[in-house]
Amino acid sequence: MGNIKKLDISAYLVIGPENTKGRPVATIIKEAVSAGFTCIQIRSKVASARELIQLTRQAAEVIEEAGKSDEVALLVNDRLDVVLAARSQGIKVDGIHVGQKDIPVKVCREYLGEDLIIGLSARADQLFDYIKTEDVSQLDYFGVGPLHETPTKPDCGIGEDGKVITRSIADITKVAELSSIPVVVGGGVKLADIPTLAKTGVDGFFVVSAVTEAENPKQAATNLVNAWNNYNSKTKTF
Ligand SMILES: Cc1ncc(COP(=O)(O)OP(=O)(O)O)c(N)n1
Ligand SMILES: Cc1ncsc1CCOP(=O)(O)O
Ligand SMILES: [Mg+2]
Repeated sequence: MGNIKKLDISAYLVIGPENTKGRPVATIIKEAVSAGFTCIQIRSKVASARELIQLTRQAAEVIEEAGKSDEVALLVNDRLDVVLAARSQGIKVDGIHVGQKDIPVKVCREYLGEDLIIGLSARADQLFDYIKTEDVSQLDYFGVGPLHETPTKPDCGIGEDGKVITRSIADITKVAELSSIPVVVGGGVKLADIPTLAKTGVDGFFVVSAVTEAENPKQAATNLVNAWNNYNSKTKTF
């Protein structure tokens, strides 16, 4: 797992410059980490490779300043090239999150080696069969969603018929039971969802707007982490 002692995806922030209402990405990451967020993903569909490397550098710096480099994982969305470039510049980035249409997991693993983290978005359709049968040997966790339709990613959960499939709490509970690797759930997740989500047996929640668009991101992050910790009844170990 590289420098990360144990991957913790219980409170997972996904963030890019298009999500922050003009506020610096690094400031919001700093606030989320100090509130207890355990995993950070740099995700931007508009930033250039150089900008993504710079955002990753700043994120690694604020995690280090908080003294949490060996416990808070820093991942990059989609961009294997950015992960490799950042690492070659000495930036402490811990892995990548890819989806079904991105660079295949096998290729990511070849380039990143055994120790880095690779997360994969689960297929939207035939989710249960997929979770049961997919080869997870190269994977560290599944991202599953959306819990609700979300303007942050309107195409999240689109099935082959073009319709968005949202996930019920019963679906999520079943995914937690079926999966042999950790599961993190996101897509429209807000504070009010956390008590129910925390009891499903999944390993965590991921959010963008609940923190990045909040008037007070630090308070919003604190409330989410506290709610998760108060209601999480998970005892499953991997
Ligand atoms: C933790 C987590 N889960 C799912 C996603 C979605 O990834 P993907 O399906 O590749 O979509 P984009 O984020 O690339 O638009 C994620 N980013 N993080
Ligand atoms: C990146 C991503 N992947 C699946 S849904 C999503 C966006 C979630 O954003 P929000 O938490 O604002 O609904
Ligand atoms: Mg992707």
